[in-house]
Amino acid sequence: MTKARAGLPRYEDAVAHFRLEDEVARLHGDPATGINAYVECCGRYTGQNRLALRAISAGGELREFSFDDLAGMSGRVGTMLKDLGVGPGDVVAGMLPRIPELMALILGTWRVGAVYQPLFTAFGPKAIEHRLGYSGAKLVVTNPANRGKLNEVENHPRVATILAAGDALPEGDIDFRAALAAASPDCPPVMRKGSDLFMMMSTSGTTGHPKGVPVPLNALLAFGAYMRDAIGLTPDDVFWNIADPGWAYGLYYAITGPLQLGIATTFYEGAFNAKSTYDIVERLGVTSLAGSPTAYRLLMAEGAEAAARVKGKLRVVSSAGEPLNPEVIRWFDANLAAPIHDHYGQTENGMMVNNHHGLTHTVRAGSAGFAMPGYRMVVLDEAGNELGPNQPGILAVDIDNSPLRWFDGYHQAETPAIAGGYYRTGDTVEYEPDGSVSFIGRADDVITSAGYRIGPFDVESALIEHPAVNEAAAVGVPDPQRTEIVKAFVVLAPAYKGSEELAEEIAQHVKKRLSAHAYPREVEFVVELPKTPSGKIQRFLLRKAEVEKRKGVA
Ligand SMILES: CC(C)(COP(=O)(O)OP(=O)(O)OC[C@H]1O[C@@H](n2cnc3c(N)ncnc32)[C@H](O)[C@@H]1OP(=O)(O)O)[C@@H](O)C(=O)NCCC(=O)NCCSC(=O)CC(=O)O
Repeated sequence: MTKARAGLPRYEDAVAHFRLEDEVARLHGDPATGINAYVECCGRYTGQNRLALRAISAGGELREFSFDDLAGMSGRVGTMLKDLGVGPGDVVAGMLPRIPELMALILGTWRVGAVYQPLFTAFGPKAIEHRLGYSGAKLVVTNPANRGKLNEVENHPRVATILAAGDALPEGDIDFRAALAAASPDCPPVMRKGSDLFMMMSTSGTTGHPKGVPVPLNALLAFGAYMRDAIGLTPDDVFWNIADPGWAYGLYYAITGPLQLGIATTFYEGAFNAKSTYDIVERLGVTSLAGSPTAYRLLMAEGAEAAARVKGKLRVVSSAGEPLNPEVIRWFDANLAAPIHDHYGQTENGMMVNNHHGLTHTVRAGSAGFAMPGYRMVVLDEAGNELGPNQPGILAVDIDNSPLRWFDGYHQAETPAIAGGYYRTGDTVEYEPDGSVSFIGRADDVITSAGYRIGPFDVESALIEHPAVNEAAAVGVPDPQRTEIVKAFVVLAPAYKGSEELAEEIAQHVKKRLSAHAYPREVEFVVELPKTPSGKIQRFLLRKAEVEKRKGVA
């Protein structure tokens, strides 16, 4: 049985729990020795015959890699990068599915002290161009399935392509596999400071295009703490986080977190579906599963019979990206005999509030849990005053009293979320007297769909590129499967007439240009958009009307 924890966990709890001060000193980088993310996630586990990666191809073939294997592969990548002139602080982008080469690329980039930038494979040219533009990446590594999109990206950097048998090398590209075969696996890690970067992420807000989120090496401390305290990972676990490493959830907690603890992770190259997920859980004997509520709702929809063959096999299940419905919790308990816990985080700062598997406390259905030890989470009113229990406000991090927090602001962009000693998450919550946090909704126009954070401005910019679109507004509307879906309200150019075909054409335009996960699943043609006297589109009015309309239907 779990026992109740009084109040929010404090800094002292964190210190007692995992010798925080020792780790801070080590990970912030002893000036004499420094730190390197490759060493933390791989180098220090070599020579122990230890499993690091189970990789299942799209066709179902399982290959296993030890930390020694990854050391050799990433050493070759590191040598190749050095030969190409990539050095400490330079950015290397990867646009790859979950294949072993992705792991080698990430670790190899870190090994030479460079910064890894993920490009989600569902991105279209517009999303890619923006991200490569602000990061100034020196190299993109991709595969033939994604290579074509770069032809529509202006001023993209040099490309290394992973060819399969029979593929022709695009002109000017580096043949990744051939370059690796010719490179030495010996590549001494370049030691860095804790404040130096090792990842460049991106995330969406209400205004403007997605912003870069620089991740310093000392964030490793927080990632490791999450794996230990919230996922509760042990060396006996078979761990699989199904999230894509093109985003924070996958890169922080499917790759960095487990490897940092010396525990193997799992890659499945194929697209998500419920059947293959159950197959893999059964085949590998997965004991600790992580993913988003949309994935879990799809597992539920597959029915009790499909679940029965892995019932009792999963020790713990962790959920993040969207709020977890109590119905999913009950279904997992009844049909999988597995405790599923909701965790809350952001690309900025990673996980911050969790129903920890590795710490004892009461789990209240509908709650995101308790502040992670090492974070002091507070609820603020609009004026920035801390609120007490049961008062809705903005969830925020108390910067000075949160030794694990690491986000210092967006890359070359204003960060109004950081002010007055707090980082404001933009999510509206309230907390119970016991300190457990309940999620209420976003305080801004950011859309959460299937666990992805989608910026309305980005979708609108792609919409108005279509010749039929004069004006557009994108909002998140409630959806039982994906939490929200993107809905576009479109004012057509005078020469066009609304039709189902045109709506589909416009949706597909966004899917191809921007991203396969961020396109509007509904398009409605309207005569005008609600606006303030100064001409700003009032998305909240559109969203409110949709919520009311859908309530009426239900
Ligand atoms: C639950 C899911 C497994 C369900 O997968 P599905 O395949 O059904 O759907 P999806 O949402 O991934 O994809 C939406 C559409 O994009 C397509 N699609 C997906 N991946 C693709 C790819 N690599 N290439 C081309 N198309 C792709 C799908 O086919 C689908 O098309 P069609 O519509 O035609 O069927 C997935 O949505 C998921 O993993 N969600 C969690 C996301 C996550 O990790 N969130 C946390 C980090 S986000 C984060 O950290 C963001 C931030 O802070 O900014």
